[in-house]
Parts: sequence; structure tokens; C-alpha cells
Amino acid sequence: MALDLSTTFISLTSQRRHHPHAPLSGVRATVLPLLLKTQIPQQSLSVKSTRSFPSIRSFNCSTFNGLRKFSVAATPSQQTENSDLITKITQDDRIPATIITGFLGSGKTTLLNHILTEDHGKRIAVIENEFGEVDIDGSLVAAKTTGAEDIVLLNNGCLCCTVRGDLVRMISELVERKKGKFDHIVIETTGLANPAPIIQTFYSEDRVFNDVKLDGVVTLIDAKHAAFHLDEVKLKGVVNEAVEQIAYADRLIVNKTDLVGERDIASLVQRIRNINCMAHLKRTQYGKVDLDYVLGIGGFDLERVDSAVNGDARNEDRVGDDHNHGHHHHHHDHDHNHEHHEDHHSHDPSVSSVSIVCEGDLDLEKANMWLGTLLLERSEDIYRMKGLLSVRGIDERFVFQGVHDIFEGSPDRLWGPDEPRINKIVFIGKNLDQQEIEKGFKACLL
Ligand SMILES: Nc1nc2c(ncn2[C@@H]2O[C@H](COP(=O)(O)OP(=O)(O)OP(=O)(O)O)[C@@H](O)[C@H]2O)c(=O)[nH]1
Repeated sequence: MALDLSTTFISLTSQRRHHPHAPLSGVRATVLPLLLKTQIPQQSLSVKSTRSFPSIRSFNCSTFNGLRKFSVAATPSQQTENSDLITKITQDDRIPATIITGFLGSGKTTLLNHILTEDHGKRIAVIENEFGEVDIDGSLVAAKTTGAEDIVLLNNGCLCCTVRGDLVRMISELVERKKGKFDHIVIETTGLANPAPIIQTFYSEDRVFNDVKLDGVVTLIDAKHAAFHLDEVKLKGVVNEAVEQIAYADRLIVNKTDLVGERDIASLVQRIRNINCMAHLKRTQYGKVDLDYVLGIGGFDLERVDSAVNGDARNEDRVGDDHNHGHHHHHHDHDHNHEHHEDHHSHDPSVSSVSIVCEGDLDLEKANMWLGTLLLERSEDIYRMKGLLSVRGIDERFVFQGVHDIFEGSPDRLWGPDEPRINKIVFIGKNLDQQEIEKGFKACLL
């Protein structure tokens, strides 16, 4: 496919959204307004402003097969352009939302109950998605009488398909009716849900985006049964939810560790790390984690990108995760670490993490082109990415994060005078080729 990519970088053009009240601080300026011109239809670029920078929140990078199309949230086509406009810094007072995912029986409801019964002073609204006509857990009902401000049930299907519209409606109703009465939304998904469409809902639906921001994806993993589900062979084209749920996570909780021995846990953790080396990981029993491990984590905030891509210093909360990756040009081929299960082949052995840590300055235009092309061609395969870049001529660090074709990036704080300008990028996705990605990256270095 011939692409006519043209790039602009820091155009100091601010653009204002048609929702003047939309809080913007989490989605500040961008240095990578990629792909302004392409021959692909439906290409659109969303730009929003805060501070004196222009900003991208997301753009619709229609994948090359032309099948997937996400509308870009809160990005009207007719934006007013005003190059002198300096938008006020608005505090992001949107309500944070946490998605709890994890395979059937992994302990989602148990965690939810723990969250609701702990004394954290937060008023939490819960959206519960049960598959089919399954009754709500007795324990959840118990929770209802204790902690939750409101429990809404999405009861007739899988969040990832038909119910997505319901989710949007429910969130907006919650916000409309109860704004000010709760501080956090927790969405418990069915064990079979692929979290991607739910994540995308937060970006692609105005009604959600304006009032609610995605805080993080918490994935529970059943220490005893997870390996089996990870190994499950699916029909071609059918995703292995267990793998997907791990790939999208900001926080991983290996639960039910009372049921297995240390060796099994260690090998499971290793395996999980091969899929997602970015998320923080903890081992637990009965979902007992500190609440700040799961709530208020800012997993989708650009401000906190560096804590995800810094493998070392800030991982004190990786209690129990004795596996330190160091994040140095490593690439794990999922599947290499378990000798057993010869007759099982992982459904998709190629969901893995690739990370790059490399000192040096990037050429703006090349970096733009590289990331732009990568997203355009591979957005379907790239589940999550986060990065922190050093770009020549720019005094700030550039941070970005993305989920498939949703991309947001902005200049962050200034590089310190003695701080080594180190680029750090993590990709999680399918069929990622470490060497190819590294090559592409290195070609952008000056
Ligand atoms: N032994 C043990 N059992 C646990 C642990 N955590 C949860 N359980 C039990 O495992 C069962 C399933 O837990 P739930 O919290 O309902 O799991 P879930 O992920 O919500 O399950 P679904 O709604 O079916 O997807 C319950 O009987 C829990 O009491 C744990 O750490 N150890």
C-alpha cells in the first residue's frame, strides 16, 4: 500500500475541542502528530490543547485492511484553529475508572469485595458484567450492603461485543445521575472478555471520555489454572482471552498462590512476564493487595509513563516479583520457558514484550515517520505501548502511550542538566520482531 505520510511535529497550533469543559491535563501536548496526510480513508487526527502545546489524544489510524474503524473520541472534525490560543490548564477532574479482568474464577469478585470492604474512604460505583444469565455472586451482594455506592449490572452478554453500547449508556447515566456521589468506577468484566474494546470505549466515546478517564487495567491470574488457559489452542482467528488479558494489564495479580508451589508460581510469573514486561506484578491470596496498587494508578496517564518503562528504580511495589528484567533489549518468545505441555501449543505464541533502552537523541522527523508507519501498519498487533523519548532540539522528554490505534503523547518534564538522555520504549503485542523494531529505532538516532 502506498502511503503518503507527511509529518509535522511541534506545530504550535492549538486547537480547541467543542467541549470546553473537558478536562485535559491528562492528555497534553504532542510532539508526534503523525500521519497528517495519507491515502487511507477515514484517517483523522485528533488534536486537543492544554498549556501552550497542541496535543493529540488519539487518532484514527485505520488499519490497512480497512475493517477496523474506531471513531475518535471527542475529536470533532470541525475544530477551531487558533494559533495564539493558549488554553488554560484544566485540572483533570474526570472520574477514574478501573477495569478488573481475569479468567473465570481467578478471583475478580474476591478482589472487588476486598476493594469495597477496605477502609479507603473512596466511594465506588461498580459495573458488573456477568456472562449470560449467571446470578450475581452472593459475595457481591454482600458487598453491596457494605461498600459500594452503586452497583450496576450488565447482565446479558459479553462486554466486548453487544454490551459495549450498554456500557457507554450506563457510564453516562451513572455520571448524570450520581456525579459527585462517587469517586471511582470499577468495572468487573466477565472472565471471557477481551479488554481491548472496553479500553477503547474510554477513548472513542465522547460521552465517556468527557467525564471518565481510564485509570488502569487490573488482571487477575489464577496461579493454579492459568498455565492451562494460556496453553489452550483456539481456532484460527480466535483470541486466547487469557493471553490478551495479561497483555493489556497495568497491574498483574497472581492470585491463589496458596494452591501451588513456589516453582510453579515462578514459572508462571516468568511466562506472564514474557507476555507483559511492563505491568507491575504481585502475588496474592484472596486478592489481598494494597488498594493503591489497584486504584489511582494512572496506568493511562502520560505523566506516569516513565514508571512503566523504568524497569528498575520504581518497582518497589513488585513485591514478590523476584524476576527483574532490567529492560535491556530483551525479547522473550513466549513459550520458551516451560518444558511440559509438548502437545499443547499456545494459541498465539507470539504475544510478547519488546523493550528498547538506548541513550541518544532522535531525529524528530525520522522518529515521527518510524512510529507513524509502525502504527499505521501494525496497530492491530500492537496491544500496548509506552515510551519516553529524547528528541534532538527538544528540552523536554517526550512521553507517549497507546493501545492499538489510540495514541497519546506529549512533552513531559525537562531533561535534567546532568540526566542522561535515555530513550525507553516498551511494546506489547503480537508478532513483534525485536530486531526489526530495534533497527527501526536505531535508524532514527542521530
Ligand atoms: N484457595 C483460594 N481460593 C480463592 C482465592 N481467591 C479466590 N478464591 C476462591 O475462588 C473462587 C472464585 O473466586 P471469584 O472471586 O468468584 O472469581 P471470579 O474471577 O470473580 O470468578 P468468575 O465471576 O466466575 O469469573 C471463590 O470460591 C473464591 O473464594 C485464593 O487466593 N485462594
